[in-house]
Amino acid sequence: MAEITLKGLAHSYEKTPTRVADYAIRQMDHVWHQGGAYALLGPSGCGKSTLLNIISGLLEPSEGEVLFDGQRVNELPPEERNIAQVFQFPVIYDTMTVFDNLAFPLRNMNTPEHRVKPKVLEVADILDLTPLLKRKAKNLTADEKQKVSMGRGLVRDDVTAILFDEPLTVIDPQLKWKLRRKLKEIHERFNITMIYVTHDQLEASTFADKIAVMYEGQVVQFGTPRELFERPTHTFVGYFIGSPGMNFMAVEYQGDQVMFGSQPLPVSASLKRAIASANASNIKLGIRPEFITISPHQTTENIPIEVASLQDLGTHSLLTFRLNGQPFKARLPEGHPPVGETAFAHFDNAHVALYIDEYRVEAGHE
Ligand SMILES: Nc1ncnc2c1ncn2[C@@H]1O[C@H](COP(=O)(O)OP(=O)(O)OP(=O)(O)O)[C@@H](O)[C@H]1O
Repeated sequence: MAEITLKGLAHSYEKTPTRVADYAIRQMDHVWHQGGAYALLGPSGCGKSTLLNIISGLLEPSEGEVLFDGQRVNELPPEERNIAQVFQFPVIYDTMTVFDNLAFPLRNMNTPEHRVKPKVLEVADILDLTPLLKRKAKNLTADEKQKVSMGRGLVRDDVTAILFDEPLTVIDPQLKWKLRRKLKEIHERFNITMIYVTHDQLEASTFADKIAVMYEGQVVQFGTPRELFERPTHTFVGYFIGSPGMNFMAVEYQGDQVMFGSQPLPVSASLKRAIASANASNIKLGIRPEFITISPHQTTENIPIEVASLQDLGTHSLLTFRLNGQPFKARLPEGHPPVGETAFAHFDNAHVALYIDEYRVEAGHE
């Protein structure tokens, strides 16, 4: 069993880091609970692999602690951490058979041969590798090889967590969903903590119960896929999650109005109060494309927009428009009437979120 705690963790690849930007991982505290199916999601370079390598012990953090069930493991080498890591590219021995590859971690720990065979057969069965057991690994396809890599993590009874670093990168798109489902099955069957690194939100939300979104070396939100969509706590999460992401407007309070450039916005009274009393210059409003409605008629609740393009996506259309010179996206339901040159946008106030210095602030709705 392992609950993995990261305490005051930070890492810099520089010998003498001086600026925040010198850190691949910026000061963070985080807990991965025992048995969870987690994803670590973020863009290239945000620090995902660095964080995984710190957890598995391939990399020693420059600051802070890694605790397994409350015990500091910073000094423990990877082989003593009971953690398996599956990389982008399969790590297997090409000249060995699939059986011997799967048996390798057990034999390496001097497990008696009568216990090796049943375990290998069990894991091969779960991963649909039984018909391939006698084949040399070099003759396998990329997805079969990656399944063998995963199997090598699963055969060990002492493994309490498996870390997957973009494991489906080399897999054909049509096989990806199959392997993802397999991983989910394995998670349900074994009581293992799984952390799955990806930059693909679909992969993250189909695999994980909870997703940690990383941005510039920090976990900016840890939540269910639904929470990330409905209540992004950081502007980056709003922008990164969703297809397309959230629209943002930099606003200011001027003469009893909330202004987006020269455009007054008809926001709720509570939002107006929150903006009026915010002691900050970086104030943004966020709204998802799903909560913007478009009308050909002006009311007191909507604002004039400049229509740029309309894209038919089958189940819905995506309208691109400009407001105050900035592009916005609105998702229009199937069967929406055509949008003419004169159009007005209504932002559903219940779904307009306030961000101060990039973090969400609750303003209430009235
Ligand atoms: N060995 C290294 N030496 C120096 N800098 C490194 C090293 N490995 C990573 N970095 C830097 O640390 C930062 C985080 O990189 P990391 O590989 O952890 O990100 P990532 O989110 O996994 O990206 P990707 O998805 O592209 O692998 C990046 O700025 C990267 O250039």
